[in-house]
Parts: sequence; structure tokens; C-alpha cells
Amino acid sequence: MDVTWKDLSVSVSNGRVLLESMCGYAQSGQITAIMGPSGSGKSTLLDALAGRLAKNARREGSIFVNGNLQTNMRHGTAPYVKQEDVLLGTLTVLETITYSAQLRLPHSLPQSQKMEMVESVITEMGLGDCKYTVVGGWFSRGLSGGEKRRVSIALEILTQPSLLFMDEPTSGLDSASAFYVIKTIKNLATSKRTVIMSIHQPSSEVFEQFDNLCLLSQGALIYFGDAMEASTFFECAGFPCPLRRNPSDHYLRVINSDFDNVQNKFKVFIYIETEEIIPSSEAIKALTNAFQNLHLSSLHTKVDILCVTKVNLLNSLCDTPGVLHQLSTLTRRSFLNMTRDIGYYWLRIFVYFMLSIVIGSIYFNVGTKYNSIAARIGCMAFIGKFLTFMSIGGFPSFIEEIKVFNHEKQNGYYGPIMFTLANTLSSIPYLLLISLISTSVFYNMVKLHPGFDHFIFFVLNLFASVTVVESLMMCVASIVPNFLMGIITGSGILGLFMLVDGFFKLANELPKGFWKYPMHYIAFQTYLLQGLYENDFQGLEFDNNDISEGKLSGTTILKQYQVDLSRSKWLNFIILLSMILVYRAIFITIIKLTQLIDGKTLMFRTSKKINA
Ligand SMILES: Nc1ncnc2c1ncn2[C@@H]1O[C@H](COP(=O)(O)OP(=O)(O)OP(=O)(O)O)[C@@H](O)[C@H]1O
Repeated sequence: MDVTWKDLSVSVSNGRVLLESMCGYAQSGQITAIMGPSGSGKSTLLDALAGRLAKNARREGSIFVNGNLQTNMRHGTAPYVKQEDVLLGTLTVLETITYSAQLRLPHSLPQSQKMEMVESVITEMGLGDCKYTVVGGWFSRGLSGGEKRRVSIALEILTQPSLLFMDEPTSGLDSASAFYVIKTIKNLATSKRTVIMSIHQPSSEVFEQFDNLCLLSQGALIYFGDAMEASTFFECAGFPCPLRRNPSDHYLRVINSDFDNVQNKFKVFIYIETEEIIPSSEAIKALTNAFQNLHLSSLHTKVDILCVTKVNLLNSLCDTPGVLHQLSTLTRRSFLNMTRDIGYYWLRIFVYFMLSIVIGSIYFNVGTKYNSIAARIGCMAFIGKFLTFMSIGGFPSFIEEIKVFNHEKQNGYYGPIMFTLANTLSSIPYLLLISLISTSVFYNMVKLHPGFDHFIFFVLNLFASVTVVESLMMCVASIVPNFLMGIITGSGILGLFMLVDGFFKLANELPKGFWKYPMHYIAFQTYLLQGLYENDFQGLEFDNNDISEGKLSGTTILKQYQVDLSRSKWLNFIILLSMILVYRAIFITIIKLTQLIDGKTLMFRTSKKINA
């Protein structure tokens, strides 16, 4: 793919201009390196080209891919290696790359060939020694920062994409690793692939691998052209690279004006042959003028030619595999992650088990006396409210998973439907286990309504409710993808639901406007509690306050607690199941809408500029 950009500017909502009138190109078979001091706009340029600008950023100008104007070049058009590594901490290097291969390589490719590609990319990235090491996270120390970086690169070069964006791929790597990694990427580029990368401080050997150099300072273009000719350009502009100095170090020092105030104090830079010390801001002006005089018109000519040259697309290995294959791969990966991350379910299973013993001992053999009625209601309310509330405990682990999903979605591997299905399937066994273990403990100790069918209903109801909470937290994560904020938001919503479910205040006593209609009916605990009450009380008889008045039937008690008997316990259960579907559908819709709005906004801004 050939990518060309013309008059590309990026500004943010507060009016600050991050990039100004950028011009450049990246051709197939070449590596185009974007260099510049920290904060000069390298990532912004890369993001603008890849269609990943932040929501508050506004792009103007044109981007052409193979001579076609891109009005909405969006996430997923090409793989992108981000600055930070987004990996599942519980998987080993081999597992991470293998699952990625299964997700993205064509289904028709034989399994042996896929594994050969995985092994080859592991070798190329120098990860052979740590291929059975887990990536690591809060629970265990795993790969080093440099190794994680190389895994992130391996994941993206695995499919040999036609166009690849990389944001500082060598950050955190030692010089030898950086060289070998860039050499591998160079080999990839040589086979007619286009690589655009931002890079901080390449060694001279790494710098030699670059074909084109795009040098930025404070959001402005200082140089664009052949990387090897940059030294001639600096020399012509009066800033020759001193002997035995790495050229990229020299370029960055000359154009970094952040330290102009301290530079004079230390007298460390002698830029020009007359040995006069000049501030970088003046050097930048001189270089900008020199570039305008010497190179700008030829750059414009080259860009104009490339903008109208249509190029045939190269077939990369990026054809997606079958949907079912992807779903089974994602489900297996998610299940493995849940199994290995003790914070996801195991810790909760343990706490649920301990709490169930506590519930069982407090309400032990609750019986059918008059006072047992309030005890049963209290016991079920605690289970219905607190045990389901505890489901938010898995949120931090879910946030880690959703980060990987967001990254893979942005790279176009799969969408939210696939993620939701895989997450649902992989979590079902654990949620069933939680419900079964807890119910088995407290149900038998408390001696709630006897009978296997009543016990199973309790298990299913608890399972449906914890799944509703997980689904609700998915929606929260799609809007608030920060774990602390997410937990606070989720707790707030669940607290609100608890207040209106008819326990703290009976359903008909709730203020009609808003709290009864609609909140009482939106709260999932309404259906959970009513289902549990009906399951327990119906068919039982209790002592009356005054024994001479005879027995109190369970149905009478349910009426006193204003349980809506027109809804059977199974209907309450079905409503809970529907809520799982509704919340998961909301999650999918939010993700899709965000994608759509991002794309539309970008298209609108770009077309406005083109019309203008
Ligand atoms: N969405 C945004 N909103 C506001 N300012 C932004 C935004 N994105 C980037 N910036 C600002 O734009 C400037 C360039 O940022 P950018 O991340 O592109 O720099 P960089 O050259 O990649 O830096 P580094 O090498 O340190 O990663 C910085 O000053 C940054 O604060």
C-alpha cells in the first residue's frame, strides 16, 4: 500500500494546533520513520494516518491510500503496534501468539503451517527462551518490558500485513534487540509491505534500516525525504553532524528547543562550523527555511504524483478466518484467562463459600415459626442483594480483558458481538459454579423450602442474577473503561436498584413517580427477590403470632410482602434471563455506536474541509 498525506493538520478542541500542514508519503517496500523530540507530534501524526485520533482532536487535510482519498480511514484498516503493550497477563508468549494466529490467519491454512509461522515469529523476535513464560501482571512477575514489547510486535507482524503502523516499537529494548527487531521489520517491508513507525532514538545501525525520514519539531515538518540524505541536508543548512556522533542523536539535539534555557548554561552544543552556540529555536528556523528552499517543491511533486497513482492491492494474509473458528478460539482464550486469573472467579468462589457458611450458621435451621418469616425474608434479601453485588469483584480482571478486546477491535480482528458471545460462553461454567457451591452450603444449613426442584430454582435464580450484574458491569466498562471509576459507578447503580426492589420499602409504598415507575421494574433484584420469595413461601405454612389463630399460609405472607403473584417464579426467572440479553445487547450497541460516531465525525470533518 502507498500512503500519502497532504496539508495534514491536527488541532484539539482548545484550539491548540498539534500538527501543521504535514506532507509526506510511505511507499510499499519501505520503512518510513517519524522522528522528533518528545511531544513533537510523532504519535499524533501516526494516529492521524491510522484514523485513531482522540475524540477531542480534529483532522484537516487529505490522506490517500493507493491513490484513493480516504475520507474515513478508520481503526482496523491496518494493524497498529501501540506504545503501551496490551496483553493478557495470564497467557504465555507461545499461547498469546498462537491464539492470535488462530484468530487472524485464514482458516484454510493448515494448522501445521500456522504453528510454523508462530514459531518463526517467536524466533525472529528473539523470544525463544521465554516462550513458555507468562506475560505477567499484578499476580505474578512475568516478561520484562522489552520482551513484552517484542511480543506486541510479533503479534502484528505475524500476518504480514500490507500496511503496518508502529508507535515507538523499540522503546524499552536494548540496542541489540532494537537492531534485530527493526531488521525483521525491514525484511517484512522489503517483501512489498509498507511500514510507518515513530521512533525515539535509534542507534546508527537502526537508522540505516530506514528508507524515509520524517523529522518533526513542535508539530512542524523539519525534513521529509531519504533517511540517508538527511545528513547532507543538515550539513547544507549549516548543522553538520560531528564526527563519531550518531546522526539521529545529532538531528534530535539540534531540533529540540525544550532545553534552550539550560543549554547555554552548560555550553554543550556547538552546532555550526564557526563554533558559535545558537539556541535550538533559531536552528529550527534555519532548518525550516533550508527545507522550504531545497526540498519542499520536490516533496510536493512526489506527493502529487503518488496521490493520483492507483496501485493494486497486495494480498496479505489478513483474510479473516471462519466466524465459528474465531468464536471457539476467543472462548477458549477467555476461559483459560478466567481459569488462571485468581481475581476473576476463584477468589470470589472462595469468598462466596465462606459467606455462605456464615449465612448458614446465622440462619441455621430457620424453621416455620412466626419469627422465621422475617428471618427467611432477611436471609433471602441478603443473598439477593449482597451476594449478587459481590459480582462486581471481577471487574478489574474484566477491564484487563476489555483492554485487549479494544486493541484487537481497533486492529479489526473481530467485533463486539464475537467478544460478548465468547465472554458469555466462557463465564457460564464459573457463574454456575459460584451459584451451585454457595446455594449447596447455605440452602442445606438454613433448610429453606425442601425439595430438589426448589433447590435447583434457587441455584438458577442466583446464577441468572450474578450474570445480570456481570452484564451490567460490561455496559459500565464500555462507558467508563477505568476500573476504579467503573466500580464506583457500578456500585452506585446496584445501590440504587437495591433501594427500589421492594425490600427496604414495600413495592406499593414506593413513590409512584420514577421510583416505582420505572425504577422498581428496571431493578433486577425485584424479580430475583420475588422469585426467591415465591420459591420459598409458596406451599409452606407458618405459625401465626397467636398460635390459636391457626396457621399462616405462604401465599398470605407473600401478599403481605406485596409480592406480585400474577408473575410466577419462573416468569421472574425468565425476566432475569432477558435482562442478561438486554444488557449484553446494550454493551454491543454502545461499542458499535462509538465506532459509528467516531467514523462519522471524522468523515464529516474531512468532507467539510474538502468542500471548503
Ligand atoms: N488528544 C489530545 N489533546 C490535547 N493535547 C494532545 C492530544 N494528543 C496529543 N496532545 C499534545 O500534543 C503534543 C504531541 O503529542 P504526541 O503524543 O504526538 O507527541 P510525541 O512526539 O509522540 O511524544 P512522545 O515521544 O513523548 O510520545 C503533546 O504536547 C501532547 O500533549
